[in-house]
Amino acid sequence: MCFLTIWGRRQGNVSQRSRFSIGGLTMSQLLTTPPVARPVTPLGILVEKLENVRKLAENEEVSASLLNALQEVEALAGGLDPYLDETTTEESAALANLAQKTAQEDWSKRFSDGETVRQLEQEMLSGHIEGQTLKIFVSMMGAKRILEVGMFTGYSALAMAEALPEDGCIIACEVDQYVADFARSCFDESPHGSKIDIKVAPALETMQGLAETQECFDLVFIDADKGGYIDYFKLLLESNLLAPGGIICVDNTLLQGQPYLPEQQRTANGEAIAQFNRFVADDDRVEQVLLPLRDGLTLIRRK
Ligand SMILES: C[S@@+](CC[C@H](N)C(=O)[O-])C[C@H]1O[C@@H](n2cnc3c(N)ncnc32)[C@H](O)[C@@H]1O
Repeated sequence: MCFLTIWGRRQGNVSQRSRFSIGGLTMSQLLTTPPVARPVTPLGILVEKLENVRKLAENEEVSASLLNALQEVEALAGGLDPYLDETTTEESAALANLAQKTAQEDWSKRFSDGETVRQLEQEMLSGHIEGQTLKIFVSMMGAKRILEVGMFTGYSALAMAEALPEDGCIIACEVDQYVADFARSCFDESPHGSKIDIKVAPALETMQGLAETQECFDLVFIDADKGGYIDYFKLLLESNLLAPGGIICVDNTLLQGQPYLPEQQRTANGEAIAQFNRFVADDDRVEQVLLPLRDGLTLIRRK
C-alpha cells in the first residue's frame, strides 16, 4: 500500500528539507517508478469502490459499528490479490523485467505518434498470477505446441515458454508490429525466448493459414480483440487446430463484471464477452469452466 509523507513537514521545517516519499521511495526513485496500473478486474474494481464507500462513510460520520463493518469488508476484499501474489511462486527475472518495461512505456505517446495501430495500455498485460497459472497448465498437460491469440508485450507467451520443453514451441499472433518488436527484445533476454515464433498479422488470417498447413496445438490461449472471440473459437473447433485432448484458455471472460451486470452498463467489449460466454455455454461439442481468476479465465475442452 502507498502512503505519502513530506519529510520536511514531518520534521517541522518545510523549506529546509521538503522531500517527497511515497512508500519509502525518494523523488529520484519515484521518477523512475512506473505508473501504477488502474484496476481492471471485478475484484480490483470492487476494492476501489469499497474504499470510496468507506471514505464517504467517514465523511458522513456514520456510526462506529458501520464504519468498522465497512473496514472489515474492505480488508477482506483488498487483501486477496496481495496475498495471492505473496504465496504464488515468484516470477522469473525475465518476466519481472518485461512487466516493468511494459509499465514504463508511454503507450499513449506511441499511439499518438502513429507507432502502434491502436491505443494499447499496460493494463493489457496478464501478469504474475495468470502467467503462473498458464505455466502450470503447460506443465500439467505436458504441452509441446501452444497457440497464443493476442500477445501484447509477451508476458503470457514467455510465462508459458518457461514451462515448455526445449523442443516445445509457441506461435504467438499479434497484429501490432511495435509490440511484436518490443516483445522480441524482451524474449531475447530469456533462455526460453527462442521457443516463441511471433506472427504479425490479424490473428484470424494467421490461424486460417495454420489450419491449411495442418498445424495443431495442445493449448490455445485467446487474449486478443473481444469481438473476434467467437470466430477464433469456431475456427479452432471446426478445423484441426486443436489437438485431441487439447485445451482452449480464454482470457477476460468476466470483463470487469460486465457480462453479469445490467446490460445498459455494458461496453462493446462487455457485450462481445457476454455473447461469447453464451455461445460457448450453448455449444454441446465442448465442456467449460469460467474461473474467477483476475478478469476471468475460461477453460474449454472438446468432449
Ligand atoms: C490483452 S492484450 C494481450 C495480453 C497478453 N496475452 C499478455 O498476457 O500480456 C491483446 C493484444 O491483442 C492484440 N490484438 C488485438 N486484435 C488482434 C487481432 N485481430 N489479431 C492479432 N492480435 C490482435 C492487441 O494488439 C494486443 O496487443
